[in-house]
Amino acid sequence: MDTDNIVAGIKKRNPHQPTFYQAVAEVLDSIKPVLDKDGQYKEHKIIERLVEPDRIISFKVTWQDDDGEIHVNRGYRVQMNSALGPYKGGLRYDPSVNQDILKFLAFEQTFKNALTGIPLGSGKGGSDFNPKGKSDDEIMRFCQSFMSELYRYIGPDVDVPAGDIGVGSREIGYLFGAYKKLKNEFSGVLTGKGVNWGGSLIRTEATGYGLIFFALNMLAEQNESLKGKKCLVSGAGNVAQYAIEKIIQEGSMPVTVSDSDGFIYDDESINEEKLEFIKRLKNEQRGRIKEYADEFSSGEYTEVDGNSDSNPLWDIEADCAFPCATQNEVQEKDARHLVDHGIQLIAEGANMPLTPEALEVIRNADVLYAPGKATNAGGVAISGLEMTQNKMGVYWSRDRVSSELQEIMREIHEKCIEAASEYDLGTDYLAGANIAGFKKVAQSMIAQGVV
Ligand SMILES: NC(=O)C1=CN([C@@H]2O[C@H](COP(=O)(O)OP(=O)(O)OC[C@H]3O[C@@H](n4cnc5c(N)ncnc54)[C@H](OP(=O)(O)O)[C@@H]3O)[C@@H](O)[C@H]2O)C=CC1
Ligand SMILES: O=C(O)CCC(=O)C(=O)O
Repeated sequence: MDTDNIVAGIKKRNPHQPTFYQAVAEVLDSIKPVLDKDGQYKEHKIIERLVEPDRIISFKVTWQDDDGEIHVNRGYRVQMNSALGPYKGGLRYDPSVNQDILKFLAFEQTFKNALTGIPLGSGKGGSDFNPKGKSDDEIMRFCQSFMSELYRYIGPDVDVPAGDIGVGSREIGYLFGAYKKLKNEFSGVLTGKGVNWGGSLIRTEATGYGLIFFALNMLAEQNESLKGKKCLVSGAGNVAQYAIEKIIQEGSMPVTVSDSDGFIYDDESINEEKLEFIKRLKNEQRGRIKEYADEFSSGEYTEVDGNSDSNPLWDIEADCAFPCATQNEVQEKDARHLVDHGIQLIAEGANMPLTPEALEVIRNADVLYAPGKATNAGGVAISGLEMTQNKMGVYWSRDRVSSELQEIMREIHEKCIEAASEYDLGTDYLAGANIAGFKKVAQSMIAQGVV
């Protein structure tokens, strides 16, 4: 199958969406052997159908700040694919949000959700609203206005949003309250809810913990463990915090943490006490990561220029790297630094954190690498279990959800290995994840006819 022609067609039809093309090109490259071997996917126009969202909802969000000034933002929901279940995926609040970013994220979510083994379709949404520096009241008013439009298009059997960058438990609370009031309905319409009002235990921890469970499986495959290894982590939000927590629990050394202004290098390692400080700083005080260096003399702060072609965080010698901030945060130069320093494993907490050039450097080197759609799937998987608990009207114990998460991550790891080995690709986790996810969704689409 001529994938170059397909990408050219996508570009023509969707101008100015480079991040979306990047995500599509990466998947098409991986699944080429599947498309070449089995003509049914071409016959059923599966690629053309997969890259076209079922629908994109775009709406005005008007809100008032604490001084009474009126602001207008744009809200979106990309309902990508419903072959496997209701649309499912997070909401992002960040000034960079646009259709390009949300389509890339929703496209990735299609394959990720398929890998979880839970009946979940794919979607993503959000707004170009900047939550930084806003008061709780401003966040609440924004969330209420956002939901006053979104509520028409979502529902527990239709589309179940959750959090992502800039949308955490506070925002999910305000969004849920607004939906409940508008619909007069208490339902599992969102996940990541508080554990007293329909939330699942372990959902907060799930993405970061799941990432490290996946990495443990990768290392076990090589008869290795994480114990004593020096680990680079980027980000200081939900995914980074719980990746760091699990790394500490595994007896390993997380030595970095970052935000969009810069990073901390703590060569004595981040420990439980320091992590509690990070959680308070980021989740309650909503401060900047440089404050870590004022609190702990072992932490050295480096400011980072977001427009530079490299980030010195990735120029620190370590055994493992877990990028947990955002897309394209690891560039070609960074990848070369990691390889030159002998990095052994890179597992993605963020969605698509490597640029295509960085990915090529890593794939040509002797590095164990796995993509976010496999490694960060623990979050949406536990969201799926939150939906199940809501349907059943029950709460499962911490132990139960925790062991389900470990088992789901083990199974995703196995699916990647099995799919890669079916096409003689060894332990190519990128190919394995894309192939396994693709086949499941594509076969379901074929079974459901031309819809
Ligand atoms: N939450 C979840 O369950 C899941 C999240 N993910 C992915 O993980 C990543 C992190 O999400 P999450 O932890 O939830 O988000 P949070 O908003 O909790 O944290 C994001 C972190 O990344 C930093 N960051 C954001 N944008 C940039 C940037 N342009 N450059 C450098 N740093 C940046 C933020 O710093 P600052 O505060 O300065 O902006 C913050 O430290 C995203 O890619 C998300 O899509 C994937 C699966 C599930
Ligand atoms: O929990 C969810 O529904 C979504 C999580 C998410 O946004 C992601 O996996 O990228």
